[in-house]
Amino acid sequence: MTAIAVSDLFVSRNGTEVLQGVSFDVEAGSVYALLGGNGAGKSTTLLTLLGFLSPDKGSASVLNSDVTKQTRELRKQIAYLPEAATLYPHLNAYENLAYFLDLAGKKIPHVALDSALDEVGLQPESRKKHMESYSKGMRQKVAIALAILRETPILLLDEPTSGLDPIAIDEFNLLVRTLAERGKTILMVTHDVYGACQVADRIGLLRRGELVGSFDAMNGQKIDTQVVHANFAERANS
Ligand SMILES: Nc1ncnc2c1ncn2[C@@H]1O[C@H](COP(=O)(O)OP(=O)(O)OP(=O)(O)O)[C@@H](O)[C@H]1O
Repeated sequence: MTAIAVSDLFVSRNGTEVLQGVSFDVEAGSVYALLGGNGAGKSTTLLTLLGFLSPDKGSASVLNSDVTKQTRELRKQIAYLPEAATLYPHLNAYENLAYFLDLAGKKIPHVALDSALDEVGLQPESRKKHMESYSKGMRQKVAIALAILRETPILLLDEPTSGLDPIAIDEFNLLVRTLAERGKTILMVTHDVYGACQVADRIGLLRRGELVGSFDAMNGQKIDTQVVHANFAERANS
């Protein structure tokens, strides 16, 4: 089943056409990595799926709902992690989770907060500390815990591993795979070819607003990263 469908999408920003006929599908329960250099249009694609930018032409749908009609129902299905997770620095992890879950109309028992934080691997001793003392990796974990607790089937991740150290990247990628195996559909945009190969089922290459290639990453297990890297470099620079 297709969870995210993007078809011949054209999107302009400030009068400049940024996306120029982008088409791709993301299968339910899979990880799709959209790779591309700076300014390729990766974030623009996510912002369009979130309904913040309107297509000039073409269409995009999430769970069969047109993204230009962002109903409350559709918003409930999508968790979005911007590059810098937007949580309150002066609240601790529990307080942040409780606050945002309350906004989402969910009352979740404390024990469930702990099991989500266990699942994402946030150390128990950090959970009562204000998040201003957290590293980026720790903030990402809380943001993913929030998505788990909101039970959104769709996750949109913008450069989720940029600025993380290699161990945190591996941990994050493992978590993304686990979530996909549990049925979540994940679209992540990234510059990180190696990470995309590790985590994605399918990879799309975006260059100056056009999708110039796509690969099956065979569940992130067997793909030859050097081949993708070479392809990416060649196509991104051509
Ligand atoms: N707020 C904005 N207003 C106008 N144009 C913008 C805005 N943000 C981005 N753009 C332009 O849209 C194009 C695509 O930007 P986008 O942020 O989607 O690229 P990206 O692939 O996510 O890049 P990066 O990897 O640098 O984040 C760029 O040419 C950029 O200058």
